[in-house]
Amino acid sequence: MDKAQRMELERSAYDNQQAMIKQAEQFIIRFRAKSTKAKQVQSRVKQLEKLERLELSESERTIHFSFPPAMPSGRDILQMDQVNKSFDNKKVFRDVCLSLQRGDKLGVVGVNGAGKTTLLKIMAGLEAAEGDISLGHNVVLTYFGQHQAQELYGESSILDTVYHAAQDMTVTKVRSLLGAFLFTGDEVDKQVQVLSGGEKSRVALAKMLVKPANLMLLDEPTNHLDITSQEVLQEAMAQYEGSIIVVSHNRAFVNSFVNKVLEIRDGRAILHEGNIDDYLAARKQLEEDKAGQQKKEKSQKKPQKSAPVKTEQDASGSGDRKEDRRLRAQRRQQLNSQLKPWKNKAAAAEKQVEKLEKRKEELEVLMADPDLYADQPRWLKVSKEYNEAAKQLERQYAVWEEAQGKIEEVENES
Ligand SMILES: Nc1ncnc2c1ncn2[C@@H]1O[C@H](COP(=O)(O)OP(=O)(O)OP(=O)(O)O)[C@@H](O)[C@H]1O
Repeated sequence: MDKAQRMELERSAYDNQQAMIKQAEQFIIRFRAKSTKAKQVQSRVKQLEKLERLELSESERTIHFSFPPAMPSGRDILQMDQVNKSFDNKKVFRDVCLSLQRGDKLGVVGVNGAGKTTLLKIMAGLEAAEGDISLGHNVVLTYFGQHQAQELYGESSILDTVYHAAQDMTVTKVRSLLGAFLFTGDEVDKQVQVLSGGEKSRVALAKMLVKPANLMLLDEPTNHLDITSQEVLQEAMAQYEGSIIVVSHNRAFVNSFVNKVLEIRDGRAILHEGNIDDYLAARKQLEEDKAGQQKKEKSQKKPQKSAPVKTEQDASGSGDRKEDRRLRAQRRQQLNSQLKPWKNKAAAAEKQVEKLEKRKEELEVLMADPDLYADQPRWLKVSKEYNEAAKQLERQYAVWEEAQGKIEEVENES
């Protein structure tokens, strides 16, 4: 039996005992005053006294949560083409194009009011927009937004609400998840309608997480979670095999699991490879390059304080040619320094693509061998490596394409 199974068993035994204790206590309270039940009440009091109470060890008390498995989607999960959105006459964004693949975990960033929530709702089909938006084959989507809390049924208990949303989860597992979201013991029996706004929001999040899905859209999921619950969610997100699109101001949370960042800025959406740290470093670099460029341009425009006195030769035009040559060389240098990081990036991606394609081919040969299929553990190992290589290959292609696009952009501007 592995550790996870043992933990599940121990927790299940603990939960069963807790339920039995609760029943006995309720019986005692209810019939304490009834002489006809005195014998049964006494026997339960004794039973509770004699009971060897199970304890959860520290590690068992640490809550882990993993998502219920969902069938895998096709390779492409979401495609957006020239999507525009306006409210009344106010444009929120325009020409949003985005293509996400299975396993992508995307963080959406932007200043307040940039349109992050609106974009997520459009992706979830909850908000209309102009343009083409399509989900890939077999994509099963779930969405969590702040208004979900208002849609809970008030008369249901917390446990019932989440348990009914789950398809194949045991009560023990649901309780464990609720524990991760700060509802322990009897609290899970509270009716939803008596809960605070933050508590309702946590129930809505738990309800969403137990539904089997392969694409999760989450809008500010950590808003009402304490640090431990955030960590539980963060770990589960990192291990989740499906795709995630998340809007969150919580940088540490998002940074730990995203592999792409979509920045909404001035009505445009720009895709960056990597996590939030990578995105911020790239932006810093871009801003520094831009500032350096502006400084240079400014200094070129300024008349030279100690302009050399023109000689006859200068007047004949050869001095202007010299200056022209100097400026051209300077411009070339600027261009090269702008192009260099992108050229390096493209070259590195090309190398990776070559390596990954070779490995993928080797694995394909291996996988075509019927002997391998007969050896299930090896087959699983090889097919996992194959999927991973294919995923990485897609990423490297995207990096290469982005870098090539930038190179062309810079060259066309010059
Ligand atoms: N239903 C609506 N009617 C009119 N304007 C709206 C509507 N919903 C959003 N907006 C406007 O669209 C813009 C984008 O809002 P959105 O909530 O998507 O931004 P956000 O990036 O999620 O902001 P925050 O980070 O503050 O949550 C804002 O100017 C907002 O006022």
